[in-house]
Amino acid sequence: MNAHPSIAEPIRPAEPALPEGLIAEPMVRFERLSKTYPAYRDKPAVEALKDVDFAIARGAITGVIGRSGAGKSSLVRLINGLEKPTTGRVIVDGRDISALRGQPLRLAQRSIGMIFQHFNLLSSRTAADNIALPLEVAGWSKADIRTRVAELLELVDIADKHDRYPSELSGGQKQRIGIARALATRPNVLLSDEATSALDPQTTRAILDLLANINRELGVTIILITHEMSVVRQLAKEVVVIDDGRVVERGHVADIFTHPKHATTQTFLAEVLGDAVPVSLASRLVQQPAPLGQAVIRVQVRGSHAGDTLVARLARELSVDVALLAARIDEIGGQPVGSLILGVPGGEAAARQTLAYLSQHQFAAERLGYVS
Ligand SMILES: Nc1ncnc2c1ncn2[C@@H]1O[C@H](COP(=O)(O)OP(=O)(O)OP(=O)(O)O)[C@@H](O)[C@H]1O
Repeated sequence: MNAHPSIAEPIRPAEPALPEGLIAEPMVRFERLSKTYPAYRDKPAVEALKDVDFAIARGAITGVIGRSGAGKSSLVRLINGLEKPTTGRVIVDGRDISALRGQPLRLAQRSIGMIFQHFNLLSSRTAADNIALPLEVAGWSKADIRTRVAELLELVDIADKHDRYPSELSGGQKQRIGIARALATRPNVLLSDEATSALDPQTTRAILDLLANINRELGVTIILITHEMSVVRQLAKEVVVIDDGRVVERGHVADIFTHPKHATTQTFLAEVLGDAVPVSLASRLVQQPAPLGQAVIRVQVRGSHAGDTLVARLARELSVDVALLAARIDEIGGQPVGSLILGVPGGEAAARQTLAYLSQHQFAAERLGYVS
């Protein structure tokens, strides 16, 4: 008899509602965590993580975004117990993983799946045998492994690649195998360390869709470590921005990216949205007002008080014939985010009046220059 339930069966039945006032134990909790790599030869000590203190809810998809060197990989290695904190603790599924060693640590690591940028598949093993690896390590019987691998290949939608070697597969297919292998032992947490960074945009979308399905159907908590805003935007509900080892912002993706406070968050947003100024307009911009020309004003649209009626309101309330020269509006977490580029005729006085109006109505705006 198969000792392991099928993936078709509900693996984790919906948790019963908690009595009022009780809060579910988060899946991962960082408590006053810091990590310093000691000085080595001529290299000084590096404080990779500083006073990191936040929690990741059960069943959530959380993006952890930061630039190169921000401390993301260190955070991953602390979650799966490959590194020990210098101070503080990491609690995973109620257990202090930072205090575990030897066999208890290896057992705890089985409930944390990992997927990687470069897939980390064994080239000498077929797709099926790569997926089987963690099950062999965990001591499953051959028959159970066969059944489970077949289920997992179905789950990641590459059942026909059972006997293929990694060299015969595309990047997306390799990552599907990586995902199947990571889920083999039914982890509670899936850590994705830049898992789509080596994939083209279309394959990235397909892999992120697969992760969303896995989260929905299996209830696995997913932590997406990335330097790409587009990944966070597509998949995560919560985001944690880290910069130079510190958490600088965190919250709902829509809130954080409609009102980014920290410069790093603003830069990530700008990478997705661009500056919204078309090349033809940029080439005509000058810094001196031109007679009969227009002042060019960029207005940021952030969140629900969208700029869709703004041009009409400016025209009506200020009696200025405002032109919409360009617009780039995207959607993040269901909220409009982007910029409008307005052309304001009527000289300096009209431009100032428009900027004052925008400021009064809580629109961030700046004058980019003038066009004749
Ligand atoms: N084993 C180590 N020994 C010494 N310093 C380290 C070690 N691992 C990381 N660091 C340093 O810690 C800091 C954070 O590195 P980390 O790899 O965690 O950042 P990251 O955000 O993952 O960056 P990347 O995306 O470039 O991998 C960096 O300054 C890095 O050089």
